[in-house]
Order: sequence, then structure tokens, then C-alpha cells
Amino acid sequence: MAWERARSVAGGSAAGPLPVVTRGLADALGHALAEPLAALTDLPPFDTSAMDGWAVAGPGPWRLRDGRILAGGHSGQLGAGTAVPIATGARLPVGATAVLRREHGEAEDHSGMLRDRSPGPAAPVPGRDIRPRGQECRSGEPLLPAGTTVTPAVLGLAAAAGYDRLAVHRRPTVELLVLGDELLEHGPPRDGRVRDALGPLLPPWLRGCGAEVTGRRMVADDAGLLREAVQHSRADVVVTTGSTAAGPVDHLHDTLDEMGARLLVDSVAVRPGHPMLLAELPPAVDGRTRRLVGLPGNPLAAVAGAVTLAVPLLRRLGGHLADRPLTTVAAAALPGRPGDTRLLPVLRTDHGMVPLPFDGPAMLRGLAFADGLAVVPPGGVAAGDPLEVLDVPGR
Ligand SMILES: Nc1nc2c(c(=O)[nH]1)N[C@H]1C(S)=C(S)[C@@H](COP(=O)(O)OP(=O)(O)OC[C@H]3O[C@@H](n4cnc5c(N)ncnc54)[C@H](O)[C@@H]3O)O[C@H]1N2
Ligand code: MOO
Repeated sequence: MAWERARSVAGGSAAGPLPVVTRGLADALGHALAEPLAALTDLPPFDTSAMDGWAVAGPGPWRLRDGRILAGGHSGQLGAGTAVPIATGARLPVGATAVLRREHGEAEDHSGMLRDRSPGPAAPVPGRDIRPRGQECRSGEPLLPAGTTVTPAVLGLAAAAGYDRLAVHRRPTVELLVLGDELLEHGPPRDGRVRDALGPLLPPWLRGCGAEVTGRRMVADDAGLLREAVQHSRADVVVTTGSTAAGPVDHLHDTLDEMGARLLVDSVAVRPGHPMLLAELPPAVDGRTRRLVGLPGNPLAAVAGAVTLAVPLLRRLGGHLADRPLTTVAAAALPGRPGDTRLLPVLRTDHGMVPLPFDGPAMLRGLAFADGLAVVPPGGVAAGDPLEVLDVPGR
């Protein structure tokens, strides 16, 4: 299957987003909004001083009034020709026409008068250094569309706009099954065995793509154990690593076949990562649809499988708007491979993207240095040509 098609099959294999749930702000991070975020208030909610200084009414000089107005405090009224000290963020008193910055005014102790020493026009322009009510939005105005990913900035905006809770889509649950008897969980590689690189790499990345990773475990190269692990997983998406090829202990295809799973993608024209697969599993006991993404064992091939199949599927299940592809420019030629798309670790430079060494399927050295994964079509990309770049884990 062509690489673009595999991505769209993965996204389209979910009938729609998971159900809507309500979450407190602190727990909504990473979810997608289930409805547009509409302001619950005008922003700013009142005419606000943008500077520390004095609220003034009309042209100066002004008679200084007793007291001061602080953010969150009482502001009252201001008569024509008078001024009162005011703090940044304080509500403007009724009758104020402008704010005179502290560094632009001179308060005379002996006369009780405030004079404007600012450079420029003699009288402060009405409205100067005031943030007027509703400048950013009006109550009820839509601020963000449904499907927006809740980032830290979205949390801040939602709080500013008056929200305590948000309606979001439930995040898809993922269980990661790491296959391979040769994998060690601690210490340096030894006795022909290697460290598991994907157990540490994938969960934080999948979380960053909107998944709730409910478990991660090692599964020995044994068909029975693999079948049991897949069958008993309660996750919306089971992600496996390794065992996708046709080696003597690669049991994934047979296991899926025996379980009656339906293969939606079985091998993709992409390097690295071509043996990746996507299957629909028999429904869970509660009737939920479950899917399995089989990532190849070679670590960079697994990452290629994740960007191709897992990310589009998880984003769709989580209700996220389609990611806007980042198109940039290639600073150097990126050779293609006839019949295949290549996914290559690239680095951002002032002149565009350059490929990194150590891009073999079994290597992570290039990826760990990379700003993104370049999508190189079969015909290759010439220096100076546009280049699509995918996000890499956690960048
Ligand atoms: N006869 C063929 N052999 C292979 C082909 C092929 O087309 N014909 N394709 C190669 C490609 S490409 C890949 S990719 C791998 C995919 O193999 P599997 O998905 O079955 O993965 P394994 O055989 O289990 O492991 C491959 C390789 O990766 C290492 N590995 C596995 N898991 C991890 C992990 N969690 N962390 C670090 N390294 C891992 C494993 O030790 C192997 O070295 O098949 C090729 N063979
Ligand atoms: O495609 Mo393999 O997936 O090159 O490492």
C-alpha cells in the first residue's frame, strides 16, 4: 500500500471520535475539544489599566485624589480634572479617560497636582494605556473550533474566558506490547541481547499524540502468550513492536489470523518500516471496537510505523482536527527510492532542512538529533524544493 494511502486508511479506520467526557482544566491537557470554546465573558471583562500610573479624567494638569486603585480592588468614580494612582490590571474608575504612565507623570507634593511630562502631545490621547472591555473578545464569541488540541495555551485561554471544566473527547487507551526474547530492560547489551529502546520511546510519544497509555509490557516470543496478551487487552488500540516480519519467531500475522482479526494495512511502501500493519480486532466484551498497530522491531522502522499508522488513528479517535502539514524547503538533495516513500531524520538550518547521518532502520542516533522526519517521495527531492516534515517524538 502506498504511504499516503496507509495514513488515510489508518485515520479513516475509526468511525469517529470517542465519546464526549467532561474534565477539570488540570485533567483536560492533551484532549481535543468536543465543542467550540466560546467565551463566557468579555475579555478584558472591564476597562482595565494597561500600566502602573494614574487614571486621569480629561486634560491635565489634574488634582490628585486620595487613595489608589489596585488590581482586584474597588475603583469607584473619577471627577473631571482629577487623577488617582492606579495599578496595571486594575478596573478603570468611571469617568477616567486615559492612564498616564508612572514614568510620564510628575506628582507635586506641595500643590497636590499631577502634571503630564510625557513626550508627545500635551494631553494624553483619550483611551491611551487602557485595555478596553471586550478588546480580545465578546461574551459568547467562539474562540477555538471543536477538535482543537488542549495545549497549555488553550488551558490558559479557557481559564481566562471563565471555564472550570471542558467538554472533550475521551482519549484512546493504548497498551504497548514489546515483543522479543532478545530484549533487556536494564544495563548494557550483553550475551547477544540488546536493550529495549521502544519501551522508553513510545509511551511518552503516544501520550503526546493524545493517547492514554494504560500499560506496557514485555511479551516473550511465544504464539500463545502473544495471543493471550492481545485477546485480554482492554485498550482501544494495542500497539505491538517486533514480530511483523516472517522470521522463525515472528508470530504476529498468525496470531491475528487465528483470532479472526481483519487486516486493514499489511505492509506499506515506505522505508524504513515497510512491514508495519494495522488490524481491526474482534470486538471487546463490551462491544467496543479494538485495533492493533503492529510496528516493526527495528527502532527507526517502528517510529516510521507510528507516524504512519498510530498517530493518524489516535488523533482521529481522540477527535483532534487534522494536523496541518509543515512544508518547508530542502537545503540539500534527498534522494528517493523507486516505489517507496522514505522517512528521513532531518535538521533545521538557516537554509532549510538537511538530512542527518545514522538514518538506518535499526538506528536512533539520527532521530535523537532531528527536528523532524522528512517525507521523501519515490522521485526524491532536489535542493531548494518544498519538503513535507513530520513531527518527531516530543520535539
Ligand atoms: N527476509 C526478510 N527479513 C526481513 C525483512 C524482509 O523484508 N525480509 N524486513 C526487515 C525489516 S525492513 C524489518 S524492519 C524487520 C522487521 O522485523 P520484525 O518486526 O519482525 O522485528 P524483529 O525481527 O522482532 O526485530 C527486528 C530487529 O529489531 C530489534 N528490536 C526489536 N524490538 C526492539 C526494541 N523494542 N528495541 C530495540 N530493538 C528492537 C531486534 O532485536 C532486531 O534486531 O525485519 C527485517 N527482516
Ligand atoms: O523497513 Mo525496515 O522497516 O527498513 O527497517
